[in-house]
Amino acid sequence: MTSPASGKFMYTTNLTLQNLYDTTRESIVLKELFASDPQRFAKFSKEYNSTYGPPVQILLDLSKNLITEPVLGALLQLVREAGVEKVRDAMFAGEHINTSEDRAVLHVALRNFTDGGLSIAPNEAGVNEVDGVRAHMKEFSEAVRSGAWKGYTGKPIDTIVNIGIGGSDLGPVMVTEALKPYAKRDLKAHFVSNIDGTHIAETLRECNHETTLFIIASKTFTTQETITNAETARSWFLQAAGGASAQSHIAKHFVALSTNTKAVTAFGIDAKNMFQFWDWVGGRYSLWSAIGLSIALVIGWDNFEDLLKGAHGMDKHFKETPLEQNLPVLMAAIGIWYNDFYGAQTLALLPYDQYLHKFADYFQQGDMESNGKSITKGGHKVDYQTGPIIWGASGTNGQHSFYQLVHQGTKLIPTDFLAPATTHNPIEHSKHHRILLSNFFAQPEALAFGKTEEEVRKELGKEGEGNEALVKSKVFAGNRPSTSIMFPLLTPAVLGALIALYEHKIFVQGVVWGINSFDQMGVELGKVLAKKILAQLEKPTDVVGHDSSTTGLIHYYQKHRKE
Ligand SMILES: O=P(O)(O)OC[C@H]1O[C@@H](O)[C@H](O)[C@@H](O)[C@@H]1O
Repeated sequence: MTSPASGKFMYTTNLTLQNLYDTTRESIVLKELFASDPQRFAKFSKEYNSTYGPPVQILLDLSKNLITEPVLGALLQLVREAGVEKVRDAMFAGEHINTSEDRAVLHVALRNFTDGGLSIAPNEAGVNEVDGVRAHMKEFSEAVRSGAWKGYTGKPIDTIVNIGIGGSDLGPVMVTEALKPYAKRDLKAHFVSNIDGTHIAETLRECNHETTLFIIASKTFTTQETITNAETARSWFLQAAGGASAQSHIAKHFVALSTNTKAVTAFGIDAKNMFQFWDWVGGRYSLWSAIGLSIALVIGWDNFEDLLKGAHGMDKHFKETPLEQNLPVLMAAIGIWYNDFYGAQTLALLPYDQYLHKFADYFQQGDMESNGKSITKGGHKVDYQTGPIIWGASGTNGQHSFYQLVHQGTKLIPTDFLAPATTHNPIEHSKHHRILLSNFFAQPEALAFGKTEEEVRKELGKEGEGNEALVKSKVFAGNRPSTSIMFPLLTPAVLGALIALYEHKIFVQGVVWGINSFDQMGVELGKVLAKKILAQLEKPTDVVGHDSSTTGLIHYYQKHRKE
């Protein structure tokens, strides 16, 4: 048998799984599986308890998935056969598993603490500088939060503006939203990402230049959106602070988070106001690095460190736990079952926690930029499905929009439901939370067990008689899969562990599919074309080298634009 190195999804276990799918799919009916096995929840749910850092408990209930013990056994065999354990250990050891860019993949080193016991790639350049950058971030964030760090007129900072995009934006946005209960409420935080001038313009309207700190977050420090927005912020600041003579005040109001010291200093930011990270930190894995500075500013250093420690606990679990008990491995295995055997196209992330309202947005980049690939590491075109489309919204909002399709549409939509047992806002004696959770429990139940025609007829009584269309439209076929994830409370450490859980799930799937989860060549072509087009926008005669559609669209813009 060949492996994905040839572009064929053909491990030996693949045949076993295909056979299981072909011969047992009809009998994988959740209603029957639960009825015939009172132990199903006990068998297919796992409790994670951190062995490192602040206490983290996570309950992962996989029992409402379309799996049986033989299926899960075979899926784990597939993971084993694909060599996931070896590649996982290679990642922790700092081997250059990002082969196309010849880089190590060491975001795990950013949340390693010397007593963590994982001895992560101590020899990779930069790994022994992690502690130093953390100390710098701690010192700086504490100075800003305490008011010791002053703006150029001697006033303390009351507003921060993180300017970044993609991985230099989504992580800080998602985490600061998720951990709002821990936020310093009198420090306003804005995140500017879009090149659309509206984003920076609306943000600057809310800022006082004397009390605002701009954090320019860019791994490469060449990203068009970020640099353009940063230049605009700098001009706005200089103008408000008295023109060119205010240049020296920039040091009090601009800091940079980057791997590119040369570009940072060329921009005018003092190297001592730069927080370093390294090329082995992928953008979508960078919230643990200096990119997390805005998080540390908002929630404070100790909470930021708890976030890292929660993730580190999950790293230990991923590295040290047998596959059968390994949460990220189990989630990855089940995702592969739907993706490659059932033909599911998507995965919906549905957190029943308003604080996690950016969770799906965050993992759209995390998952889709990692595993949205169709060429293997060996350079072959795959003949199987790779990464799913990630989408979702926080409960219960989604219930009133797209759940119709999830319950009764023609597509199979695997779903992950997430919820905390306790809310940070127990208003009305937690009445809201009880209602929220009743929905969190009900939706997976409804998806799994549905409602039969017989039940509908009984319920409708006379109304249903002679109205077959009504009866049929109220039937829920059921057998729609879901995973439920619960935790006691959304703390920084729990959030860290949850993010790391998903990161490692993505990792495992990427290894099984034989792709490089750590480059993102697919984002380049559009950027290059945009640069070429930017130079052609002035006059219709400049517009050359395009198809008639693109040319027509640019001509329309040229005709109708107003400066
Ligand atoms: O941090 P940088 O270098 O500005 O990059 C921002 C983003 O740029 C995008 O082009 C990449 O696809 C993302 O992976 C990255 O996070």
